Amino acid sequence: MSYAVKELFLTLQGEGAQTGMRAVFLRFAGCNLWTGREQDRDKAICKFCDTDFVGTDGEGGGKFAEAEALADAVAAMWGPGAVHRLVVCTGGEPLLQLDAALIGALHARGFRIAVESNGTVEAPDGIDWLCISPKAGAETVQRRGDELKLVYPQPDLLPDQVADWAFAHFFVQPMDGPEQKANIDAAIGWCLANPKWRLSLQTHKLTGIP
Ligand SMILES: C[S@@+](CC[C@H](N)C(=O)[O-])C[C@H]1O[C@@H](n2cnc3c(N)ncnc32)[C@H](O)[C@@H]1O
Ligand SMILES: Nc1nc2[nH]cc(C(=O)O)c2c(=O)[nH]1
Ligand code: SF4
Ligand SMILES: [Mg+2]
Repeated sequence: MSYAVKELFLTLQGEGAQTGMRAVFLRFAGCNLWTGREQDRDKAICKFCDTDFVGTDGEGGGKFAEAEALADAVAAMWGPGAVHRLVVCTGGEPLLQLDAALIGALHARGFRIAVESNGTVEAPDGIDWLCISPKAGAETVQRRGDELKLVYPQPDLLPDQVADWAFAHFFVQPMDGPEQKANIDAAIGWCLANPKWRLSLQTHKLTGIP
């Protein structure tokens, strides 16, 4: 199978329980909940996306014919150092493309594999850290993992609807956009009233790193 990659970059994980960790971000092209074109946003299932995942024209992006070649590009982006290797597979929707061959090739190069997924596709075996971010209007089939990260607020998907799913950590992440300030306040209010839930801020946006 070949892989369409929007971009590949080195940064710090900005969100969730692994915030602050050095990681190679592998952003796959394409998503099943939005075309990625602005003119389609209003009719998309997922309308609040903050990411350009269209095409393969970003830094380090491209079409990779083989898992080995893509894993080599991830390892080159990490650079020297055999320990603490972390790759975050995101997109777009990474589970449309991440397969056993790529999981094996990344593990063979010493990477711990984290995934950011919308949960509409069942996760393959071998993922080391699975973050699911469910979306109102889309059926979440993957209801277990390491962290659930609910973009907040989504009026048609309340935290209580997902709070009994099988995750180790539960986060609300304020929705970025025109109402960001109000959404941060609302998310703080939710966590103050509901101690099961933690606040995830998009710290890469605060610090200006990718
Ligand atoms: C761009 S998505 C890609 C991965 C996958 N498609 C998903 O939705 O989880 C990466 C993360 O950003 C979150 N996200 C997207 N748009 C956001 C926004 N406007 N505000 C806050 N988080 C957002 C998603 O919910 C997800 O947790
Ligand atoms: N620094 C940084 N952390 C992130 N965590 C999740 C991201 C994503 O877009 O999936 C993201 C991202 O785009 N940048
Ligand atoms: S599911 Fe993820 S990548 Fe797809 S449109 Fe929504 S936030 Fe963006
Ligand atoms: Mg992002």
